[in-house]
Amino acid sequence: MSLSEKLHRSAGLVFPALATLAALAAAAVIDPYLAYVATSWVIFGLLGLSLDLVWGRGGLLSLGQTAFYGLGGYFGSVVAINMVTLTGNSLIWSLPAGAAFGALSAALLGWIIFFARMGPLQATILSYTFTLLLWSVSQSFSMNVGDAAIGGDNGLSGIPGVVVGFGTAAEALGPTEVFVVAVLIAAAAYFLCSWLMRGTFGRVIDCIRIDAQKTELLGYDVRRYQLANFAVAGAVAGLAGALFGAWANYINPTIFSVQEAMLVPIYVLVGGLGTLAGAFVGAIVIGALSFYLGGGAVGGQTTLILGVVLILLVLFLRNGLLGALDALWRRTLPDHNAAARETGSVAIDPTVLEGILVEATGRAGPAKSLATSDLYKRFGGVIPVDKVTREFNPGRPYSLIGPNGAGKSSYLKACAGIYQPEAGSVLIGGTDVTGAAVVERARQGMGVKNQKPQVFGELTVLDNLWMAAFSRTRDKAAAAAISHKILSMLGMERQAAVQASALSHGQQQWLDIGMVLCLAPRVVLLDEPAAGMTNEETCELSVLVRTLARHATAIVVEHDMEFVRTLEGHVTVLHQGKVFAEGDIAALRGDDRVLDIYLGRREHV
Ligand SMILES: Nc1ncnc2c1ncn2[C@@H]1O[C@H](COP(=O)(O)OP(=O)(O)OP(=O)(O)O)[C@@H](O)[C@H]1O
Repeated sequence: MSLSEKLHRSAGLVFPALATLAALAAAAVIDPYLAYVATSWVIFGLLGLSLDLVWGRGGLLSLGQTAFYGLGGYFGSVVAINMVTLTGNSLIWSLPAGAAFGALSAALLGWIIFFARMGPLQATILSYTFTLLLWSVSQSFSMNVGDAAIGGDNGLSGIPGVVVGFGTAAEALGPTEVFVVAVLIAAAAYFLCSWLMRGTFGRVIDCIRIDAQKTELLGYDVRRYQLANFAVAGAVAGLAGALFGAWANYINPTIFSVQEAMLVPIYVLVGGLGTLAGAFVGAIVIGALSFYLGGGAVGGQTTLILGVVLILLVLFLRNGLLGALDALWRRTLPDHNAAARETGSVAIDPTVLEGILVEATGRAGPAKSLATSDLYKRFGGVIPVDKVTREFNPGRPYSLIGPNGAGKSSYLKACAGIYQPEAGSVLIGGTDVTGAAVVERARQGMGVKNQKPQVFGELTVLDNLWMAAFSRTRDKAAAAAISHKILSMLGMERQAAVQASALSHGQQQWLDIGMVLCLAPRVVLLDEPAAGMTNEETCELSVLVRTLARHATAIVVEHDMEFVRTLEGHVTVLHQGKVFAEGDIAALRGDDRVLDIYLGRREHV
């Protein structure tokens, strides 16, 4: 890896560290009023960071970050007012209190959003409603908590500023020192979040943003990860709110206003969605433009400036400032995606595959059967799965065939838990999983490849395999060893560093199949795996499926009759959601009734 590539990889650490040092150095020269105003930009940057975690990384546009910010601000400030009289210091109590309250309120709202499985639009609207609700309630909410007096519309005043030391020795800091403290707190929060998002947690969050269903099919508990990310972001917002209280010495309900809520996404978009550091860049750019051109920190022209900045952004810099810089930098780096075009034909070595499958059995236990009893699924008037009772065991592969719309994919999805059946049952290795979530079935050993290849396009080929292997092993080194083995078995070593989105459809099919193998599945469901493959590749796939079926229960949905023939397995014909015929492919091919349903005739049906 070249020096430029190494620097690019660590840019999210190196440049923010340099920016922190620059801000600290600037504190020595800027005038106190600018330091005072710039502190608010740093606080808004923290708020933007909180949104970028859930939106840029998690994929959910939350308009509730100002709610957690406001709640953290109020709660932290109430704690500050009371603790300052006891200890002489306030910030060291208010910051953790604000962060904890922000995290808790985010966890509560997140629980409703994620466990009710809300769609992204619903979640955005709910988070916005939550902010409006707080805005409305806080207007008339009056309460005395110890020395703190929350006075509805009048807000909460008398919030202690930033002091150093304790008791009578505590000294209030001036605007420049407060700026330094704010920069240090923001830097600490940024590097912590950055560390979290660079690790396995962040990788899973990225996968969820790209394809939540696939992430769950790999065995990751998507809702828990989403909830944890939302709570972390709530903590960052609450921290920002408590810092704001100490900076302004005053908080009122405008903190929950529509204008505040809409500013945060703008900071993130201007800086660069998903970059984390961009939130600070956006807040500083917007803040500085308002300050220098718009008539002061909260100048009257701020809205006009925001409008112009947004229009320019949409027209010229869709990925924000950092996004644009990143794109320019990437142009100078070696193009690993070029390797996607070096298509060597796949050659599955049955001995190597056998070794991998034996090892998988060693790790995951013996193959499991799959059984459905009277499985029934309907969509309005369409019944794609109509009381299907079948049992599948390891040994020979099973093929499900039938004309378009026969219900083959729906049956697999009902087995995988993607569709919840209205009646009947699904058993994996004798365990009833009918009501179990997708992730639970994955943990029972089910590996699923849906009709359309599902790969994480923004991740490299090797990382896609690693994510699957890690889900099963929860051990980084073991996951690396397994993913390398499967990569080499698929003959895709040269594509290891290629982004999955750059692969051809056929290569994505192989990668998706590779990911399923990384799971060491005990039951495998493959929906049209041969689609988009060359004839040679289809032959290799046949070798793979036949070998796999000796170590796990393997069920394949396929239209390619020649492929089905080479599988030499048991064939089930589905028609209108029901099992129509069964047997081996030669007999079924000669069956006039089967021909009729394919040709849409009624002669023998
Ligand atoms: N999520 C859904 N909502 C509504 N209808 C659905 C849904 N999924 C499947 N269907 C309907 O169920 C029927 C069976 O579809 P399914 O995709 O299972 O058939 P298939 O045999 O796999 O077809 P193909 O070979 O074309 O993929 C179709 O009429 C389809 O429109």
